Amino acid sequence: MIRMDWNALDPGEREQALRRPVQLAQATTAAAVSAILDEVQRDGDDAVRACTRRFDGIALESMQVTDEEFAVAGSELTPALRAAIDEAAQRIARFHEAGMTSAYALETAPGVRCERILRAIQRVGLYVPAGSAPLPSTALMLGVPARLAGCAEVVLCTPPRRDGSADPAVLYAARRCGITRVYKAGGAQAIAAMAFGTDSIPRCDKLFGPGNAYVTEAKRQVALADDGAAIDMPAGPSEVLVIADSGANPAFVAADLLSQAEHGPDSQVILLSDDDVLIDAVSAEIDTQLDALPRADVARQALTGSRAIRVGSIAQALDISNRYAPEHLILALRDARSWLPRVQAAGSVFLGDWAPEALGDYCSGTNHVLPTSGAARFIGGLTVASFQVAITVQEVEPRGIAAIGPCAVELASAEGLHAHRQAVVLRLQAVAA
Ligand SMILES: NC(=O)c1ccc[n+]([C@@H]2O[C@H](COP(=O)([O-])OP(=O)(O)OC[C@H]3O[C@@H](n4cnc5c(N)ncnc54)[C@H](O)[C@@H]3O)[C@@H](O)[C@H]2O)c1
Ligand SMILES: N[C@H](CO)Cc1c[nH]c[nH+]1
Ligand SMILES: [Zn+2]
Repeated sequence: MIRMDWNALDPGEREQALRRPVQLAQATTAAAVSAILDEVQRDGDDAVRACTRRFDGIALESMQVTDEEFAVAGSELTPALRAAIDEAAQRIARFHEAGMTSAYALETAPGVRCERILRAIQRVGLYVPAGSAPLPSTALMLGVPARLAGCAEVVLCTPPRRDGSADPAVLYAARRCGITRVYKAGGAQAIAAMAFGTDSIPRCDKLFGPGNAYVTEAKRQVALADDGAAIDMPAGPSEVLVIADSGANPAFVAADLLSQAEHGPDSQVILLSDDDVLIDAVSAEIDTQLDALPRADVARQALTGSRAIRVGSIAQALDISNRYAPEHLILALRDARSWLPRVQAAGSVFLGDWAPEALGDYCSGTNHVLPTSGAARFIGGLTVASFQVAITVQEVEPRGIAAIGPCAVELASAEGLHAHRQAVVLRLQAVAA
């Protein structure tokens, strides 16, 4: 990690200190992704298969997972893993169900009833990453809220493994959420296929899920395309920002930083502390723990872009965190809850020493599909509402138009929109007659 002292940096250096690695590489990724999207739009399944050969090194005839593959997948898992997936699914469902918004209706004037009703988005496309490590937990984070929302058609894409199969735990988790249409396709090509449709992969109304820089950029581009699809949020390479005080446990803090660093070389981890001794101890712990990690090479690459920043106070650390808007924020602080009101922008917050971010990743119940790249300033993590559209309804009685019609007439006149005015005036006259 790069060590720095916030109060010794000039404004330009501070901005640089909070830049994400993905932001630095975005221009090259954007061009590569744009070419892939064009290819899939032009050549459909042939292009998806060609990209799978090119980027994943796998030649696939059929991309759709068959019933036999689902059956084999279930039997490949240990009972302990099946039980863990089931347990996590239940807790995720419980938390998400509690947060479901309901329809509502009220009279805004006598005889004027306004309502908001909710409808599930009909066809949704889910992306479950599996480039460097398959993430069955992501299948739950996407599949559980999609099921609670009642989406009629759920399509899921995930990159194939070396032998051309889909990861069995991802398939088990998908089935657990009632998902049966799974395609072995990854990266930008999978996003393009779900956004534009191919002969085998259906076109979806909205796309959900995290992924690497290619997946995230593809989502951004299809959301802007005229005939593309809506997206949930930018949910790219993982980020964690830890604010630790002198009482924090260096081994815990190091493990939390490494748990995001091991996701990918472009993960970003940041430590803010007002205590030099703590920063030294965390750095030493990172070195010790790194050696024992199977994915040490990936974590090491991520750490080259990461920062350990000495701040003047915990209050200053909170200000810096709000400016950065991390995907995950860990407050390894004494009386962590008392700092929560200061948090303005973060995907998910972990309070105290006993809430490692890994619990939120898997099984506390909250969703791990969270905004990255600073998007936490304006959007939250995935919820059931992400899979729904809200439709407003108004029903007006004659006494209702008599009550509020004159207001509309006045505003229509001011805007010079005479047909609008007439639509109300004619009814006011009919009611008065
Ligand atoms: N923000 C969130 O909510 C969240 C949640 C979970 C995971 N993540 C992130 O998701 C990411 C998963 O990344 P991953 O790589 O393991 O899996 P992935 O499935 O996102 O990407 C793998 C695919 O990328 C494509 N690809 C690889 N190299 C390419 C190249 N040079 N050009 C074009 N396409 C290429 C391949 O088609 C491959 O199938 C990680 O960065 C992780 O941190 C984020
Ligand atoms: N930390 C990731 C979100 O950034 C989610 C995840 C899945 N599996 C493990 N972690
Ligand atoms: Zn994680």
